[in-house]
Amino acid sequence: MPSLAEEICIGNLGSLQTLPDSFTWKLTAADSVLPPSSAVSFGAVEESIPVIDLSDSDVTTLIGNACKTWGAFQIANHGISQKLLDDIESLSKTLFDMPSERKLEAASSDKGVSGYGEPRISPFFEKKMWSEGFTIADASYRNHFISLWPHDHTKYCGIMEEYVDEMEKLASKLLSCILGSLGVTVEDIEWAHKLEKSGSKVGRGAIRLNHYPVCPEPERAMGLAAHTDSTILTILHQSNTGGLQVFREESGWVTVEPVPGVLVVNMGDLFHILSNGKIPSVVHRAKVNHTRSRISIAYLWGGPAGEVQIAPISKLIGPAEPSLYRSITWKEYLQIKYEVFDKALDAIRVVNPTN
Ligand SMILES: C=C1C[C@]23C[C@H]1CC[C@H]2[C@@]12CCC[C@@](C)(C(=O)O1)[C@H]2[C@@H]3C(=O)O
Ligand SMILES: O=C(O)CCC(=O)C(=O)O
Ligand SMILES: [Fe+2]
Repeated sequence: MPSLAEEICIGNLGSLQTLPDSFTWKLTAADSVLPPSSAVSFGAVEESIPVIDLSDSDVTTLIGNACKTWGAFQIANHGISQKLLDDIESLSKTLFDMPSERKLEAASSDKGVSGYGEPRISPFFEKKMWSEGFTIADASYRNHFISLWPHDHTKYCGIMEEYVDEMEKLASKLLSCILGSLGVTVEDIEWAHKLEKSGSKVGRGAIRLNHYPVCPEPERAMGLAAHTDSTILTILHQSNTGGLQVFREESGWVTVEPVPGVLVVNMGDLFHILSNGKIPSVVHRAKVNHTRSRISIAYLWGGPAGEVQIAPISKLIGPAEPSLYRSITWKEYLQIKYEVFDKALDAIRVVNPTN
């Protein structure tokens, strides 16, 4: 008879009645969420990241403040239709509802490329995460979709294409606003200017569909461990079950409660580099739930495709503010990230910055 450990497969976590040892995290007091009152007594003005209306005349200031305070914000009036959000969520549900064997047929052959599997950050943690997911990083997802949905793949590929197109447009709109809050424009970054002129058709992004099944002991489990995204920015759609938490020194872990139709924006490591550390990437994680499963869909935007170098914006550096990071391509950054994980930004930091 196979041992219990051998039977556990991320494809059917939701059916387990007890939390296996390999999924039991040793969480400390610092890992828990403080009640709102103590967050306030620590001096946090807002209890969680703000919801910003993209049509607000003050949008640049609001986004700038949220980025500096939290490294994240939520957006309403973003122009993505509710139908498309519902479609991508139900695509994800249909996929994760399949039997484990079917999902494994679409397993990614290599970590980080398209396909079904554990989060890419898994090897950096001793314990396993209570989640499964599907990554779309290149066109090879189409073959997986054909195997998952022999009859309906055209429909599902169509939804995915539309979602990526809409996310690309939204990402470049957000970039302009965030740059504006730093007093620079898209023209100050050669690659971003080119992207804008081309209608952002040559940018590079990935999608991660995340599923967090119901969990018998959510307090001792972790859906997706603390990390920063290796992106310029990430646009996240979360289903109506909460679980996302962002970390802030002054407040500790803060839950981002889902608001229907609202999207979450996380600033990533590449924007940390672009802004020369002025807007740090946000540490975040996903917790799980005892009674409700949860879906999230992340659009991870890496900015320019190919060999384009990302470097601190020259207008943001000067004699008093030397450039803190060397330039790097997205591909190279991902390689470093998956060697040294949370030390990746340190690894590309200039040792003795001079100007
Ligand atoms: C293009 C990317 C960005 C990746 C790696 C690769 C494909 C999958 C992305 C994610 C998605 C889930 C969280 C994360 C931390 C993970 O484990 O896989 C992300 C990671 C990163 O932002 O570093
Ligand atoms: O599920 C979530 O809320 C977080 C997902 C996430 O951080 C990611 O996909 O990068
Ligand atoms: Fe993330």
